[in-house]
Amino acid sequence: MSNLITIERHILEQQKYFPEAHGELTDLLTDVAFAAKLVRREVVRAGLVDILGFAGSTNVQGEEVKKLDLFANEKIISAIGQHGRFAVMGSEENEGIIIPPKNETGSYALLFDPLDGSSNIDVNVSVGTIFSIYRLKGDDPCKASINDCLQHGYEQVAAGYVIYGSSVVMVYTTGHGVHGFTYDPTIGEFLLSHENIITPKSGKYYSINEGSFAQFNDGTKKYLDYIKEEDPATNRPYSTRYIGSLVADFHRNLLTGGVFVYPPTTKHLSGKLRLMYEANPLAFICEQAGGRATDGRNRILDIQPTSLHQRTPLYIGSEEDVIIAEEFEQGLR
Ligand SMILES: O=P(O)(O)OC[C@H]1O[C@](O)(COP(=O)(O)O)[C@@H](O)[C@@H]1O
Ligand SMILES: [Mg+2]
Ligand SMILES: [Mg+2]
Repeated sequence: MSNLITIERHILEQQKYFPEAHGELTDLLTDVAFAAKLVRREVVRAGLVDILGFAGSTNVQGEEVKKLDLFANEKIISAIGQHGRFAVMGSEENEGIIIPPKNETGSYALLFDPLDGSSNIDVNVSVGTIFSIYRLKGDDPCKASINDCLQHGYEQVAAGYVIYGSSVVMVYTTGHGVHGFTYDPTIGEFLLSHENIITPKSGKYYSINEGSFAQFNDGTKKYLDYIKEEDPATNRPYSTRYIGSLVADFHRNLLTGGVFVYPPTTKHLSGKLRLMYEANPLAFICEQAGGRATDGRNRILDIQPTSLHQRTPLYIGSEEDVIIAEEFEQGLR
């Protein structure tokens, strides 16, 4: 595998799978990679520029917004919206849909979490950006609406994420495998570093915020007892790993094997994470890599969306590990 394949070149080669797209999907993904470079530029020098701390406002989720959340949001909307390829967008940081400046030519909808892992921004722990792309339902971009955003996850034409960590990595899928690219700042390019990622059928890590133990239901509590029991035959006990940035916890488990669980809690009865720009894109990637993603019962990609910011429980990662966690959630174990 040559390390000299840029993400733009790789995306171009994926075009063979989309003869009807006339290269537009290529341009879209290239726009996303460009926006990621702009966000990365601020993230890597966050302590030196006035981008740490709270912005003094709350978002539609009722969360206090960080300056970097707003910066990333603004950069993605302007860097991508200016090209007129998206007719409509949905962001974690905007209550309603966004109609980009030149949407009249767009044939796609973009949903995104501009900055994932906001609680880790100020303390130099990995954060990320997550995105999901759909083809418009109708032919007239000027009539693009929320309906073009609220499509089943299995309708995604592309999805991906960027991690801003010790290195900056962008991972994406168009439904033809999962591929990772590492940013080389000496040449300003994302270069192929992880081709055709396949996640192990089971792993050795479990990721869950045990600080919320008192809010968990019996199924989740029993699962935690099970995963910590001593039994070498089933690779137990698993080691706990919880960064608190979904994109980073997911990426680790994708490469090494393991399971991430954000269950329903008494505080978040339908889970905390958002279906449209967190669960759906990661579920598409996870399944493409041979993993599994459910809400404890249903396949994430089959969930019928009803609102832009709806939440869902999330059980995602290595297939066998996710199935075990589900069985406890369903009271089958
Ligand atoms: O602190 P908690 O309840 O474990 O929640 C952590 C989760 O919340 C998130 O930070 C939510 O995402 P945002 O940072 O984009 O709002 C996830 O990245 C992470 O997995
Ligand atoms: Mg997030
Ligand atoms: Mg976010």
